[in-house]
Amino acid sequence: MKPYTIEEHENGLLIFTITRESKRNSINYEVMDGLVEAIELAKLPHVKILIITGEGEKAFCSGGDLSVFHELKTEEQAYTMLSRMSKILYELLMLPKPTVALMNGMALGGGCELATACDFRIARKDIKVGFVQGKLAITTGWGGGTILLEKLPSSTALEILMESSIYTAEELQNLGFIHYIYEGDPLYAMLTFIKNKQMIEGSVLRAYKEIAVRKWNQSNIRERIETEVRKCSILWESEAHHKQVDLFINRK
Ligand SMILES: CC[C@H](C(=O)O)C(=O)SCCNC(=O)CCNC(=O)[C@H](O)C(C)(C)COP(=O)(O)OP(=O)(O)OC[C@H]1O[C@@H](n2cnc3c(N)ncnc32)[C@H](O)[C@@H]1OP(=O)(O)O
Repeated sequence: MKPYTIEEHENGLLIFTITRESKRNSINYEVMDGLVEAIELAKLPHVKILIITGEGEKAFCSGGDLSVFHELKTEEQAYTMLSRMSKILYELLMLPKPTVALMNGMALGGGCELATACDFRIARKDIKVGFVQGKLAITTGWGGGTILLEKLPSSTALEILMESSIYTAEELQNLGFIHYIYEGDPLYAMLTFIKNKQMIEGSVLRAYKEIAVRKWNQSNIRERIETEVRKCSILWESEAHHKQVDLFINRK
């Protein structure tokens, strides 16, 4: 059983869902494979908008799967995993079509990086969201910090990253990270949010997204993401990081 689903809906909608609710939709290597598959499918001509979401109501995505990634001890071991996922988030960011993170529940760590790589973020009213990597004695390592600094004013992005705090959806809407807050049915909320965009020709949506893609490419975003990955890999090897991860793994 794959830990994700990819569903095509009418009007060119493609929905990728992480289906690991029992592990708070944390991202393991199989979920990474699913994201690659979904991004490739989204490139098909008939797909207009790509939605990324999580199963259930507890979590959108709780980040990297600590039960798997805590086995990674060295800089090079960390780099291999971080680099793989950073390339996926880069492809998601650069997809020349609108992408929406439908934040159906809590988003922590890499889950926030996944949401950040999407063009738009819509969130259920009561959820909590936090770039908590700092509390694990690392930085973002999938490119999410670099991309956040593209999408928010530097001081706002640095505050969110350096605080490593957990925010409410409303707080992050006020900071410009979340675009729309909903209550009730997530699919209805998502259809409401994209209603106007869906009526615009796909060629126009693509042309607008390509303006953003060109801007990011001209500012060497791929190289900047690679630098983030390299720096996170170095921090990963620290005793402070392994201690924090072990505290989570052995908490019960
Ligand atoms: C570059 C990205 C970066 C990296 O990969 O290094 C990261 O993303 S690091 C990971 C950052 N994420 C976290 O630190 C979140 C850790 N999880 C939690 O704080 C909580 O689980 C929470 C708040 C998400 C949910 O709390 P709740 O009380 O609702 O549930 P439990 O804590 O009992 O968890 C239920 C179940 O899910 C497993 N779980 C949750 N998060 C993860 C995770 N990130 N990786 C692996 N497994 C996770 C948890 O272990 C429980 O499993 P069980 O087998 O029932 O013990």
